[in-house]
Amino acid sequence: MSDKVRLVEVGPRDGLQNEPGLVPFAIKIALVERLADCGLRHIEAASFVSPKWVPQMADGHAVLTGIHRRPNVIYSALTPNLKGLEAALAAGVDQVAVFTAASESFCQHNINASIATSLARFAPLLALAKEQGIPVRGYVSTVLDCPYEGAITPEAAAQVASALYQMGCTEISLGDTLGTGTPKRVRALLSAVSQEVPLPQLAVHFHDTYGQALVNIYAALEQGIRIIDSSVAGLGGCPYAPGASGNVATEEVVYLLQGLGMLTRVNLDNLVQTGRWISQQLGRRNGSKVGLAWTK
Ligand SMILES: CC(C)(COP(=O)([O-])OP(=O)([O-])OC[C@H]1O[C@@H](n2cnc3c(N)ncnc32)[C@H](O)[C@@H]1OP(=O)([O-])[O-])[C@@H](O)C(=O)NCCC(=O)NCCSC(=O)C[C@@](C)(O)CC(=O)[O-]
Repeated sequence: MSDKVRLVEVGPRDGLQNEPGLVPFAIKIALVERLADCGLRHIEAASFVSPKWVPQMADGHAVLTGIHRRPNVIYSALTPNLKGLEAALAAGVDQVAVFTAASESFCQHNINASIATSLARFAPLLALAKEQGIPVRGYVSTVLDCPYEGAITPEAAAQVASALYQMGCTEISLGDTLGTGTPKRVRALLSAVSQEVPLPQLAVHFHDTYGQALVNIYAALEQGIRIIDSSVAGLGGCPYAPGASGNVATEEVVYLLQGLGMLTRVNLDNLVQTGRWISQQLGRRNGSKVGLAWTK
């Protein structure tokens, strides 16, 4: 099994979608460019969702078309339906992500649809993406706990992950949306899901609400996971998961992985400066412990 880990930087999307105010697109573009300068090779840069639902992401076209694109970076976006994919394609996206949930109630609150309806909406999207040669990532939210239903079984999460994989998603990201998970439950989840989706196609997406994200990532690494989602400065939260804090900070994940010899090419010093810069731009406390402690 490979020792190398692939990071998916979700700060410009998952991070900024939850800011109370509208972040100017020039700042979003600068953030994406700075993250690419740090050596990050997959950046989720935008979302093509309804602006009535998430006004913070209404400028996806301006962001994606404004970036000075690097050939070795994947710029991706969230697309809940065919309309979203068409808009993302018009903006020149490299990859898209569909998103559903392991819990019916969260799915309803997040995308106004049942899990089955969400999957049905993805079918024409996946067909068009295939025709256009665009890979589609599938997110499963609330794989451990739901804010409305409580604990979710590993089997329920595995069933939704399996459906997305069978439909043609090239990679499935498992979202601990509330950040309540602990390693024992993460192991049980991954054991169940990896029976349905091959491990190299699985990513983990931890929020750090209870301070468990890094230890959960370590447990996932031990189980063979090699794709990790993270967000610079720990930006984020989810508008439909009350109380959820940001994603695990990319600085923390890079520090851990470099310590383990599993990631080399990201410049941590640049990343720390980028995390400090965006925290200052947003007028919020830096959510990265590494970002606060770094003195080099
Ligand atoms: C899915 C919908 C659109 C259904 O929303 P709906 O209201 O049921 O949709 P609709 O089809 O009835 O359309 C309503 C209006 O939205 C428009 N519309 C419809 N689709 C689009 C589109 N793609 N782009 C722009 N506009 C769109 C559509 O044209 C129409 O406009 P109107 O006629 O009223 O003027 C809505 O619920 C939505 O946009 N939800 C997005 C919620 C969201 O972005 N949540 C955060 C991302 S998920 C997340 O953060 C979790 C994750 C991935 O990080 C993992 C984890 O941590 O768990």
